[in-house]
Amino acid sequence: MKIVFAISEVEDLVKTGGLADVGKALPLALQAAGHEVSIFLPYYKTIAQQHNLPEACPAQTLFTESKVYHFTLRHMEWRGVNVYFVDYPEYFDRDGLYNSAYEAYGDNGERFAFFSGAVLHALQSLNQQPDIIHCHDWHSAMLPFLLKQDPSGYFANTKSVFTIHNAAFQGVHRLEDIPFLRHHPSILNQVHGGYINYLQSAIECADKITTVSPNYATELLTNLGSHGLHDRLVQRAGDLSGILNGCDYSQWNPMTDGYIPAHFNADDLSGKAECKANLQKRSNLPKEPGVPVFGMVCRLTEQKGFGYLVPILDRLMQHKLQMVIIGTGDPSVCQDLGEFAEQHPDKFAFINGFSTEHAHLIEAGSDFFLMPSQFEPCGLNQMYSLAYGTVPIVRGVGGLKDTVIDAEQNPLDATGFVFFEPTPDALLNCIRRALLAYHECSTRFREMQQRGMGTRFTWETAATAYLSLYESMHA
Ligand SMILES: Nc1ncnc2c1ncn2[C@@H]1O[C@H](COP(=O)(O)OP(=O)(O)O[C@H]2O[C@H](CO)[C@@H](O)[C@H](O)[C@H]2O)[C@@H](O)[C@H]1O
Repeated sequence: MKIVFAISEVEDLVKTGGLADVGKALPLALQAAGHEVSIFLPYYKTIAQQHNLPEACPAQTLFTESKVYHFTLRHMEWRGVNVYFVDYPEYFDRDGLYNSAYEAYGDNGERFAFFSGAVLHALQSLNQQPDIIHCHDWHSAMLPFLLKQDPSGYFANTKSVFTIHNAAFQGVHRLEDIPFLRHHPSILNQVHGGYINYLQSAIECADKITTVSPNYATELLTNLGSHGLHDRLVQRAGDLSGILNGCDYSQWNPMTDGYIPAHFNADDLSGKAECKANLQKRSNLPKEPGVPVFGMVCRLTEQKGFGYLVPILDRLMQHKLQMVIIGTGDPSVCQDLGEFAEQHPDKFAFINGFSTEHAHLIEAGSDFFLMPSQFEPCGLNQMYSLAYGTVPIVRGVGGLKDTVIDAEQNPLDATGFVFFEPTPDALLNCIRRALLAYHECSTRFREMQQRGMGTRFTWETAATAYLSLYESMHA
């Protein structure tokens, strides 16, 4: 099949979060399965600074009634996949992808509506008629609408798939602020009270909707878990499915990981002990092999459960443990964690930054990994943790519920610790259960680590599920 990805992040090229992991691994898995995949990305400043890319075709011009857009389409062959970049400096030559200093750019609606339209325009210039255009999150969420309303008939055999990686980010923008869509002849159906909700538009217009775990798909159909989109999602329930993300074991493998100081496997964890010592050293924590280290790597947002974690930090520090957190995001979470690190330099380290190398070291050197998320469409770090013998402590929501088996509920198959109540105390009790297992039952703890290391969530499995969905649309 000919498959096009319209996406805003691809790991190795540009990344702020988990979307990028999928933007890399899924196209590569589809390509490896024998299909022709191309990826369309905005030509962000960070990409332009690193790669001086040639033009893929003559200069592009896109007309709308409000504005004429002259843009360049650039091309790179990357791991056997054609990647095309929409180069429009006015919108993408900026320091941030979506925001500057945690404040969203005021014209994000216009920037990404244009990106979606530019992808369709560029496909015609390239003479490509894909079987599937696969869009991801609000950034390319207007593409299914534009595709459906395309008057040219050029895309008559092209179907759209829209994947929800995070339904909390919906992209709600005032029509008045979106020159690209303002005069579109069919736009008024998408406008409610003067605003367009991009995610809602994709839910209504895409041929199929997927999300990144079966459990999050179920949650999206409930009032509580749908982030306000319950009615629309229920209407499309027959076209909605959950396909679990995979773990890229070529990147996340403790036997080969190039970022960590020592390698290890399930039979010999001595290299993990070395990684732990190195992590403690780099985090300015005392080198104490018997003290459990709790790691966390994430965007600093409410979603990731800081509302449960921050209130119990004082009580946690009464236990014999260490904690290392790396993340960027919400300034108030940064401030809380930074102040706490200053007060507890022997037990708590906080790195306010984005570092892939450090993320790998935390995965390898920690004993436990914390993901107490409010909600979690899939979650990737719990899969990475399992692969590294780092026992995940998670809230049983979304994909976390699909991937971690709790020690108490299912002792024989256990791979981690799961709590459900959305409260700080529930998290504290869960961490205490984990501490007990670590200190008092080292055999059980070791078995849990080994079981996790043997668990496999492959991208091949995910790609097979996406392919059968794509094929069903052309049957
Ligand atoms: N400071 C930092 N330094 C280095 N690396 C960092 C980092 N902060 C985050 N990362 C990395 O970014 C990725 C985060 O992935 P997640 O799936 O946990 O989160 P995210 O919420 O961004 O993604 C959304 O999309 C993904 C993909 O579908 C879903 O799994 C998820 O549930 C959904 O919220 C991981 O690879 C992690 O290591």
